[in-house]
Amino acid sequence: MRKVIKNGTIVTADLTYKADVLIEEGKICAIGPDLSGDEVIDAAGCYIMPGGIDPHTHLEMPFMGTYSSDDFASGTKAALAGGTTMVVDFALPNPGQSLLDALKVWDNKSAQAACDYSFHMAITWWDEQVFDEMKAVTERGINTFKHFMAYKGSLMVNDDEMFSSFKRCAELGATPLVHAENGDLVAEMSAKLLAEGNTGPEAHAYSRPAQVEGEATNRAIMIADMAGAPLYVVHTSCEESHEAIRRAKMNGKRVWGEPLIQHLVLDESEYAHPDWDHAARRVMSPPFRDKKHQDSLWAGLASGTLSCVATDHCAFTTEQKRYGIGDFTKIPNGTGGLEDRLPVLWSKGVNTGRITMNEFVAVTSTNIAKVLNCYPQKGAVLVGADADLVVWDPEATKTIAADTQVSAIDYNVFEGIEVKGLPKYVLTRGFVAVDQGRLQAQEGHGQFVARDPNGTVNTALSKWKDLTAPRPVVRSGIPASGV
Ligand SMILES: NC(=O)NCCC(=O)O
Ligand SMILES: [Zn+2]
Ligand SMILES: [Zn+2]
Repeated sequence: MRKVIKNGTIVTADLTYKADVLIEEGKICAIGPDLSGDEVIDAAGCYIMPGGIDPHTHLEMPFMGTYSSDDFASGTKAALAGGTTMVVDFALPNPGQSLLDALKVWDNKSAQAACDYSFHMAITWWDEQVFDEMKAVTERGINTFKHFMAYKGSLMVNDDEMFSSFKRCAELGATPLVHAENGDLVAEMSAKLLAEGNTGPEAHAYSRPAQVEGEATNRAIMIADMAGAPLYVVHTSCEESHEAIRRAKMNGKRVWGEPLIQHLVLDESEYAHPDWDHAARRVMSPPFRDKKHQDSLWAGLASGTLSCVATDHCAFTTEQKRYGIGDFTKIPNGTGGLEDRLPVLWSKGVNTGRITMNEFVAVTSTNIAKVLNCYPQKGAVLVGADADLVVWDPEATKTIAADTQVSAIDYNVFEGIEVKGLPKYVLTRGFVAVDQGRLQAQEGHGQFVARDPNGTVNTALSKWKDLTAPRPVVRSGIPASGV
């Protein structure tokens, strides 16, 4: 059966034009005027855009003595409700655990997914087994490896481990990702704050100032450059980190930065709230910053020095957050946003003139599809692409409220924000998961998206690094290898 989306305006990362979209067997099979099909989706007054891709989620993540509360079923339904049609989650091996065993665990969890998904593999420890298994991981369609420079004593890796892993990424044509915060300094500052009686959620923010993020971002960039690998910096939250990324880009380094919708819109005043629960629900790493940092992130999106907007969706209930009463270091780190990323970014970005509609598509979908090497299967409105599409009604409004959300948790950090611009229809490989604003997602519909290594940027960078690698100077009469 062929579906046709009619009467709408297609908005891509670089074009805006009127055309119909014909869909067959989950793929876009024609784009043009006056197309007909067996089922018509009316997009009059709406924009037809590639579905959102959220490159940073933690669904059912084991973390800080508990598990994040949205699993692949509730999390991907929340994603679809907000116009996101693909999520990329992090497979997390325990220290000493085989990467391939961790992958099996994530394969099992993701069987419930309602939209397509992929994985990044986290490097949480290092030895020869990890080195070897990274190749097998890339053969399974995972070309991105995540490194936590924070969370000392659990997920954190040191510089020498990072350098080894980044070099391996370069060999395999894979891309390293970093959570860039100086974990040693955070641990020391946390202990000092606690000893001085700073036990509340606000101390979480005091323990992780912008300097720890800026320092770690710059360090990771330099290590990646020496290893010959590109670098993707997750949850870039401040000017210090953005500055390091911007400078690196201007110097020709292949680096991408990813602000979160939370950091763009919510600020540090949340941690001063008199209600402990309110403040603790907003504890995440890096913490929310001030308006100056927010302006920097918005400017990065408009100028292209920052590339993708994600959520880092890692949702803990109020009850889970209360593990940290009396000790802020025990508050599970993480916030939600999967359902709200697109409507909030549209409302605070496109409706205000901070970004264009085309930039909106670029930073929510197309750019990351290119970074992850799954473009144009994903992130595109092109013939042959997956029919992961959003029919976006720019006039539709709602007030964000936990009471009406799909996510499994009992609050929403965007509570009370009025959004204008919402998905009217959301298609995941041609299946209509949101119909006139009503969610009818199907658990288990989601499929794993395999992503090959050696994307164009990886290939270009290796070529350049090879060309500019140190070589012996040939001198007449002097043998290269001694006598
Ligand atoms: N961001 C956060 O606070 N929690 C999720 C884990 C991570 O990405 O650091
Ligand atoms: Zn992180
Ligand atoms: Zn994360």
